Amino acid sequence: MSTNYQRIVVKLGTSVLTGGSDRLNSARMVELVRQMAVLRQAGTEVILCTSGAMAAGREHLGFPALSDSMADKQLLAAVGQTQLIQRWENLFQIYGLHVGQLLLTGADLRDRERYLNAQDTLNALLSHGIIPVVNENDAVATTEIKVGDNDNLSARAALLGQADLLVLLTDQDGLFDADPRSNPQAQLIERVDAITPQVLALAGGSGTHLGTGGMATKLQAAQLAQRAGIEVIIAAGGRDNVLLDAFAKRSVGTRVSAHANRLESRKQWLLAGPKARGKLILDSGAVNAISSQGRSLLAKGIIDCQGEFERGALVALHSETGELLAQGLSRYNANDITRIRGQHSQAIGERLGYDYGKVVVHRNDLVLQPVSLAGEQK
Ligand SMILES: Nc1ncnc2c1ncn2[C@@H]1O[C@H](COP(=O)(O)OP(=O)(O)O)[C@@H](O)[C@H]1O
Ligand SMILES: N[C@@H](CCC(=O)OP(=O)(O)O)C(=O)O
Repeated sequence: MSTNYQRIVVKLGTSVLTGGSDRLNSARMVELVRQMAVLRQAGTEVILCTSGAMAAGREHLGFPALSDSMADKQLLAAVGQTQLIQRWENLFQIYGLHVGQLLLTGADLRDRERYLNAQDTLNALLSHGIIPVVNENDAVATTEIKVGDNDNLSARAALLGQADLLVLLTDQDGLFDADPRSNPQAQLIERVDAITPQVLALAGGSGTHLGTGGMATKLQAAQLAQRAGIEVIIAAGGRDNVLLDAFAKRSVGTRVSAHANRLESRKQWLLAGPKARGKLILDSGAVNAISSQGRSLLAKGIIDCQGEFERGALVALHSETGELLAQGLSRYNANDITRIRGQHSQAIGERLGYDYGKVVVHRNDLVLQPVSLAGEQK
């Protein structure tokens, strides 16, 4: 089995782990562990992103009558996560492997220092042959700090771990041209190269009560991974040898091709969605230079600078009509930009009495926004 995948992330949705029932399905889990162990023994590093904490909590507590509130979901996840991680440890032990648990929130991934810490832990686990098992830290994650769904979390884990392949396993064979749950005639799409608004529009919501996001979040995850140069496969977790087939590039599910150029690691962190400290409003020339020509942002194209920020801060670049175009690291602080906006690069030194170079946001420090789901809030 020789392919060029060195490191893969396997995401298992609640739908896969329960096999559509209201309990974790041990037979299903052991079969997937067997396949991950085969890959591990062949030298591939495997990161598991597992859902199912809430389902496990509900099962462990004997299906209590709880509300849909955040607090009750957090209760289920807090109880269930211990059950879930024990299950994974016991199953991987059959193959002489240990697991290490990484519970993350969106806030951990947006903060540069915490991101690098999590990356170190991930690498340390992998270098000792331990399987990192990642889930959202649901018990403490409020709406503001959450990633929110494990599809997006797994794509972020793939960026964090600089993986080559992300396999999203679910209860359908892949992406269909309509939700197969309500359209039995729907056709499987075997390959996606560009995740256009038309492709995003095919995706519907979750099929299970405890799952989150459905196909829409899988496509968001695929889009993020694709932009970072990571291939994605969306396939059915219950299909025989699904992981081994995906790994060996045999035809399975929907394969989303990776963009050719892998982003360097700082840009990968920018894709994790850190919070911008300020906002720059660009004129149409700058919008074009950034969005279509892959150029750096010059002071000349900046109409307005909003917010207080230091040199090196992350800023959001917007068009005059308010569209978010990109995020990038600013080489000048907010006061400086207010003084040099609209000016030619040669005038920067004159205006400020010093200069840090002619660009305000260098193209190497900038990532463009992807196309978004219809109606999604930015
Ligand atoms: N175009 C589509 N193709 C395939 N599945 C879709 C599509 N649109 C919506 N879905 C739904 O997405 C569900 C899988 O997402 P979800 O329930 O969140 O599973 P998981 O727990 O694996 O993340 C499927 O059961 C299906 O009903
Ligand atoms: N973190 C949650 C799962 C969230 C989630 O995205 O679920 P799913 O759509 O089944 O992958 C849990 O462990 O229950």
